[in-house]
Amino acid sequence: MSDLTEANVGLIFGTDTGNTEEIGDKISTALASFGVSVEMINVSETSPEEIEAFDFIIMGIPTWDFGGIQEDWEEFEEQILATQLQGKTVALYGLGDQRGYGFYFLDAMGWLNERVLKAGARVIGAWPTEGYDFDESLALNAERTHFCGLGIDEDQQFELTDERVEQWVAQIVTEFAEASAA
Ligand SMILES: Cc1cc2nc3c(=O)[nH]c(=O)nc-3n(C[C@H](O)[C@H](O)[C@H](O)COP(=O)(O)O)c2cc1C
Repeated sequence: MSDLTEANVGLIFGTDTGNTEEIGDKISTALASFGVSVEMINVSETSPEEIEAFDFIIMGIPTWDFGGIQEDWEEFEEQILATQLQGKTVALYGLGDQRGYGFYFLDAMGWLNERVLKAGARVIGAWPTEGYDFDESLALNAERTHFCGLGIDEDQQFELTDERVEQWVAQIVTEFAEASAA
């Protein structure tokens, strides 16, 4: 499976106020322009078996309440750890507010990254921190140059969202092909 157009692609999201679903729609639309169709599923309505049936899985999560995990994802923690993700490629996106919660920016995406790695996934789609202004984040790599997935801030930088989504989707299409060829 080297080409996303032939892959079974799922997008699993959790949301409290709808933003993460809306960004999931934008990601799906952008992927459609590459000929990739995506099945979008709310995490509150899925299971490990359903996730395991996908070749490529995109997961979206917002951070709530000072570094807290969106509640449907938090309830799904045991299941995500029990999902057989060996040989699967995963890409993450997170929503947060870098000014309102600058010491906890996108923390929940970092939480999810740790768990999908534990479940055996290969994670692609790391995204540069350039252009964001925050103090701390659990979604950073050791060098603090990249987030573990796409960071979206609908509260402070909504005007950058469409461009970020477009660039990131092009990036994950390429990285999926590279990861599959490796
Ligand atoms: C009470 C409250 C707490 C929040 N806590 C955080 C936080 O700790 N870190 C962060 O990056 N964003 C935080 N946010 C911002 C949300 O993640 C952001 O608004 C996101 O777009 C919500 O996504 P959703 O509509 O999918 O639930 C918080 C927002 C509110 C209103």
